[in-house]
Amino acid sequence: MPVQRIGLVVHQGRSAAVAAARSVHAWSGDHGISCTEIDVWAPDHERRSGREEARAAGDPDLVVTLGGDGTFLRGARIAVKTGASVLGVDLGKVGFLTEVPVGDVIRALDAVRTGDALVEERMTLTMRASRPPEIPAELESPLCYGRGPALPPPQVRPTTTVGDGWGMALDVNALNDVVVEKLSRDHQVSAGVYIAGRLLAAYSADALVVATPTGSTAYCFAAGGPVLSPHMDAVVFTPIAPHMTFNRTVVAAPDESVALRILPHSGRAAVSIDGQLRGVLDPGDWVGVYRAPQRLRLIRLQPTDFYGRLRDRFRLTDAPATATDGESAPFFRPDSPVPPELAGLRLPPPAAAR
Ligand SMILES: NC(=O)c1ccc[n+]([C@@H]2O[C@H](COP(=O)([O-])OP(=O)(O)OC[C@H]3O[C@@H](n4cnc5c(N)ncnc54)[C@H](O)[C@@H]3O)[C@@H](O)[C@H]2O)c1
Ligand SMILES: Nc1ncnc2c1ncn2[C@@H]1O[C@H](COP(=O)(O)OP(=O)(O)OP(=O)(O)O)[C@@H](O)[C@H]1O
Repeated sequence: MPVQRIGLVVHQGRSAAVAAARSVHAWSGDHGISCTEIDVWAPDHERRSGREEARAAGDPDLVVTLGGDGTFLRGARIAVKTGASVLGVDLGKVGFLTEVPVGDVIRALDAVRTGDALVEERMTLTMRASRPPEIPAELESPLCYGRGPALPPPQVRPTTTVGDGWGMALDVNALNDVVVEKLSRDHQVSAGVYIAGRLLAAYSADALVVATPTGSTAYCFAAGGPVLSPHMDAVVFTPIAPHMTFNRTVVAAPDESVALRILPHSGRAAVSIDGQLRGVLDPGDWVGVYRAPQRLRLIRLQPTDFYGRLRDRFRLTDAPATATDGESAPFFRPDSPVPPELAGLRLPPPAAAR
């Protein structure tokens, strides 16, 4: 994969990330590759849409993130707009999305340059809304407290036709989730939830989450939702603290939309995309969330071991009663050739290659 321009997203609050950024700049200089810092999180820095950010950095073909999952999501927002790949360097607390330990950053850049890295694609979500989202000025600082300045609201796609009843197509891509949550502590969000255009139920809840399989291990997971393999496509709906008996997650097919219409007596609701506040909804407003045509390209040094990562990063513990059985042996991967009827399965590498 040829790399000509790198966009670098750095968690400036972490000294190891700042030091790693110096190494990436030096490596880029050594190879005649431009390297520009993007999505700089400083109070006086102009916050741009993902597309504007990519353009200002000369449309990078590789985005390198140095931080945790939040920093990775900031890079993903920009990369998905130009089809750039993202290399996530793990300098965070959980690091579920980031792939490469900081000690391997130069090896990973070399692998990308020589074409030895793998690219894995992930589904993203996009949305339509009844009107262009806005963040009222008086709400921006309390809502963004501790998270840096807000991003601009999503732009309306230029191809949108107005007044045909299909709402405004927004230029957004969520790798994790779109969250509609109550704005004031004491007033829940009430919304009609429609899946594939049919009313599922009217909810009154703290928040309503529409997630990708990648996002199933984020907010949805904290709300008791299922874990979905990131290799699949699906649209996952999870209510947060719904005041009703039906509180289950619904996993919809990838060609089914999830729409939320804010009911007349609801409190106002904030819309966040991958954890970033992007708009405020009033009663009567609606958003429809569905699979985006754009997919995010992730750089991998080897095929993702998603379930190993789940066990490792979430510190899954085995049942106490199994402790006397010792460490479970690896399954389904002797060194001998794969039987033909298993050839279509995703398998771990042979023991000798691990
Ligand atoms: N109660 C919750 O767990 C909760 C509440 C609000 C938002 N979130 C999630 O936070 C995400 C934004 O992440 P952030 O780091 O900017 O904010 P954050 O720092 O509040 O992150 C919340 C936690 O989720 C982890 N995380 C993020 N994406 C993940 C994923 N796909 N799989 C597993 N873990 C993941 C992060 O490492 C962090 O520990 C949102 O997309 C939303 O899903 C979670
Ligand atoms: N570029 C930055 N400059 C300064 N502070 C930052 C920057 N990025 C993040 N922070 C600070 O770090 C906090 C955590 O940010 P965020 O959750 O996005 O980090 P992260 O990359 O997910 O890493 P972690 O896994 O440690 O949470 C923010 O609330 C903010 O205070």
